[in-house]
Amino acid sequence: MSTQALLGLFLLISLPILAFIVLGRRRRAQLPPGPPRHWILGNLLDLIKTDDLLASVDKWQDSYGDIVSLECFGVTVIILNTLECCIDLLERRPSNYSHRPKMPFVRELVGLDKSFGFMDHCEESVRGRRVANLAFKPSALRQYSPALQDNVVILMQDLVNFPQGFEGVLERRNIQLALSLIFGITLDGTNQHYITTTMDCVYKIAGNVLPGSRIVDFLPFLMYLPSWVPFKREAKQLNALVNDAFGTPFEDAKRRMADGGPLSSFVSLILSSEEIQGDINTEDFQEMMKWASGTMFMAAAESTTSTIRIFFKAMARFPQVQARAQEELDRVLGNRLPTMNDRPSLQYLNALLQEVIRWESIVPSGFPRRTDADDTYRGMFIPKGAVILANSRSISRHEHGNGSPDEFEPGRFLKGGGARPVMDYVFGFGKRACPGRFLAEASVWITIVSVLKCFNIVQLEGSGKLPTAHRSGVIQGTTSLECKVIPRDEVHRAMIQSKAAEMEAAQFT
Ligand code: HEM
Repeated sequence: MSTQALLGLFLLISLPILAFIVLGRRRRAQLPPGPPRHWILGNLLDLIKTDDLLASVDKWQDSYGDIVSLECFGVTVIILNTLECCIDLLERRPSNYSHRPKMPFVRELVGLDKSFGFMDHCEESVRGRRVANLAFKPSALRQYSPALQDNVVILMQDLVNFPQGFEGVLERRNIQLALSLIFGITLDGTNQHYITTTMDCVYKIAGNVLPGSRIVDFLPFLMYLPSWVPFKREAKQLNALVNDAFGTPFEDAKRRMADGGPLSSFVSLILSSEEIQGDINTEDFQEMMKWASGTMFMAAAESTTSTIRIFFKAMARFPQVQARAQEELDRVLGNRLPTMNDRPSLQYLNALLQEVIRWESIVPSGFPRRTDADDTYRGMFIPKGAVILANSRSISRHEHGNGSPDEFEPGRFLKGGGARPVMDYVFGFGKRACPGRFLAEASVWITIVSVLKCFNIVQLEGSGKLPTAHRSGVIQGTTSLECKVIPRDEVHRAMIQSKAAEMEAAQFT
């Protein structure tokens, strides 16, 4: 081979490699700053420490600022730490920032790409959101008020009767509420399995959504490994659980409707809605409804329970806040239980709800998004396919923390302030913002005002000195509450009993 041919061959091979290295370096130099990357693993080791992720995210924000980037096997993860960045990108550039990450583990192997919460922004996900909004927009919520109020009376009756097991009581009542609002199903001796299946499913899904939870999310070709590989076996089991947890209650709801059951649930409302034209009985529509109702149910069951648990924890630690809230309740309500109509008259309680939502965010890093095309923002490069996390925890600490973010202080919301209300960012942004927001607000509100009216929440002796255990994953929460719940006095205990008796009598008239 001549020298010229050899030189030609050398250039042919080396130029693309050189271009790849140079462009890769330049691209990396233009990415938002972030922690140092290992030359092969990138930030894999940072990302898989999901238990410490919150602490790490705080450190990265201090060191690198409003936007932080990490990389792993060619996938870029961008963390947006301020409200301004989230609004600029997630709301003002919706066509590029409204997709969900590819997440091959949960979307393809487990099969959650049938759930509109996991789909990209497309006709099918918009269809799911449309039915959800139809049933849970603010003007539709009034119809659920009686169910929300009745549910909290039974919760309080259970708290009086089973004070020791109050954490289990909370979980059970919230699942019951979600089951009845979404499917019109009441828990009885025959269907207790809904409780275990639902929570098992929610926790397993939540633990597999953040980047770093599964290597296959960075290296999608691993999906094609044989079925005996452990993560594929796990995905198969989770797929069976998901099909059961999303599908069974929908079939149950339809059976109950056919038998003349109550017609006030999400499923019955949509299946009998005049606004949904024509195709209700098609297989395609039924399949869409099965997944849409399952999605709303799963999201509702865990999120409200976690939020109410935060409320209990805060009340036990901050008895002065509890006393002030009870003073307002007694002054405004006298000797009666609250109803949804009392919302406008209970200013301090409304502030307390906002503080519960701000103090400990249950979705601290948002639900991940994905970019659809290369983009630039503040001179930095955001590549196509980047996974985007909205650091809602940091935003609520900085926007409304007023220098004391760890204090539970509802009074901060009586003064106003913050670029936008806390409720307008904790539930996400733009086209993918939470469709259950108004239901969540109403349900948590009636629970906290009713419980505070009738009970004292008291910290167990010797507790509260150590940081409480946390569940990691996309939905986070305190795993042990270390408090007890005691009726305030005989008058309040009697109020609960007489309301419960009234409800029972109404069932038979
Ligand atoms: C305090 C309780 C709740 C909080 C803090 C919360 C928060 C969130 C957040 C941050 C997102 C991601 C939004 C985004 O990508 O920008 C979300 C999505 C979602 N939430 Fe909630 N949520 C709560 C309760 C609920 C309830 C009660 C339901 C159902 C009744 C629900 C249903 C959903 C669904 C279906 C999505 C996915 C929406 C989509 O992908 O288009 N959530 N929620």
